[in-house]
Amino acid sequence: MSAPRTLYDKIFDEHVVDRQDDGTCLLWIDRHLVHEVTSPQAFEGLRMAGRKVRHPEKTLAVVDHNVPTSPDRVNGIKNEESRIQVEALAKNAADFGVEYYSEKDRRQGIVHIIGPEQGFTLPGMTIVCGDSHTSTHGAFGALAHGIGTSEVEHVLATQTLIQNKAKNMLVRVDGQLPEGVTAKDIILAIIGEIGTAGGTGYVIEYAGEAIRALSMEGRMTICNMSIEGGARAGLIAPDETTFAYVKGKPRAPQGEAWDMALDYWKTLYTDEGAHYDKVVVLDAAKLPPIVTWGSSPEDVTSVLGVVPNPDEIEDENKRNSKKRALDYMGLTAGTKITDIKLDRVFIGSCTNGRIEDLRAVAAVAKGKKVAATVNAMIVPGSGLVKAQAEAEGLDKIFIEAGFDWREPGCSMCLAMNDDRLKPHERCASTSNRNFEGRQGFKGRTHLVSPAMAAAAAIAGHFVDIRDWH
Ligand SMILES: CC(C)[C@H](C(=O)O)[C@@H](O)C(=O)O
Ligand code: SF4
Repeated sequence: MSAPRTLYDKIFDEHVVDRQDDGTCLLWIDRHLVHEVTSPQAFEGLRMAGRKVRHPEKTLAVVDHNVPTSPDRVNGIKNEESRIQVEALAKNAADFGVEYYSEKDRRQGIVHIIGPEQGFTLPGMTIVCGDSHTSTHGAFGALAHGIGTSEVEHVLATQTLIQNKAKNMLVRVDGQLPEGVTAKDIILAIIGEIGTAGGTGYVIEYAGEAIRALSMEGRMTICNMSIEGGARAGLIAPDETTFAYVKGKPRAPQGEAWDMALDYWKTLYTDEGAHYDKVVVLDAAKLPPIVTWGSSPEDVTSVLGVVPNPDEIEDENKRNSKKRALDYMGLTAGTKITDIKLDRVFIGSCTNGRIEDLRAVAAVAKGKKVAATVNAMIVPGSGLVKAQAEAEGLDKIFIEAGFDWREPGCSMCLAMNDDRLKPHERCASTSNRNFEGRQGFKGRTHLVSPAMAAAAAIAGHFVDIRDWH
């Protein structure tokens, strides 16, 4: 009998092409997603070396970061820098024979949303993209992580990647989530617990009753933010929920190939007795809706909490950095979270821009009005999410409530397109990063779940979604 292995060990072993004595491995890559920001030099490198893309059929390109989200984008992108990046990807994809979803394609959307939608993302695969939130795809029981631009070139040219094995971490979330508390609150609580460096050197496997109970959308939200916890990747063993989601997707296996794939996918779990280098356990039943107060995703508190007092922190460096965060955020220690007023609300991103997220927003917003003091936008994660939302009539609920209903893209998750905060504007955001300037120069970001963001838009300040009616 071979030694018990974790899910990560299994997928890694299955993809090793070569292993050096020092442990450096060459890994086979099953899927490569490409977006406009991190790919131009990689394609240029191939061009200069006279190389081809080794496996164009395992590569899929899409524009997301730079695309405007206003409907007139079909008439051309006005911002020159954005237009150049978008045109470069279109040309590179055409020149190298890679399938490409332009801003005019209804399948276009955020790279981490379109992969799963197309069945391009499948269990057991190694998946890479020049983007840190590639960890999202781990929700399918895939080994998925971000790579740098030189690695993008390497994968384009060879369909392999040089990798060292990471350590194994288990994050087990026991029990059941209370009403109103979501996957986003779980992952924010985990990052609050382990810190933004807590996962450094690890691949995290999420398990436990609360994780098993999540939909694929919820699992993607969790795996998405593994990177904010410092981990190389995050993954969840595939199960009936996973298989049901994947079945029938455009690129998923069919017929006999499906049956064979399913047999393999059912072997993708951590063996009894396998070793984890670190274990973290959380009780879902005790989790409140969470709001970040600072400029790091680990700066979390309950919606019923107050802005913490940095003077109480012993470590001097940490104390100073949290003081600076409060200053940047324009907040005073002791302020109740529910007293914090918002100027903007952003609902979208690869963390929370999927159909289930939009349904949660609609449930909160139905028959209500966005506060007069708030500018709130909803950006579907993809054209297919947008079409589904419109088929369900969610767009009408949003528009009647006073939300701005946009075209798909990364949008105000990061200020690389026209959607951005003005200096000192305060935003409740369903995205994953609240760094200084992330959503615009001097903009102030509070990370929350979609339902919490929707309720804040309507109330004009944070409210406890558990009291919403
Ligand atoms: C632009 C891209 C390289 C970047 C990433 O890697 O994550 C972006 O997607 C982000 O979320 O900050
Ligand atoms: S939505 Fe945000 S986090 Fe996701 S890929 Fe785009 S910029 Fe990065």
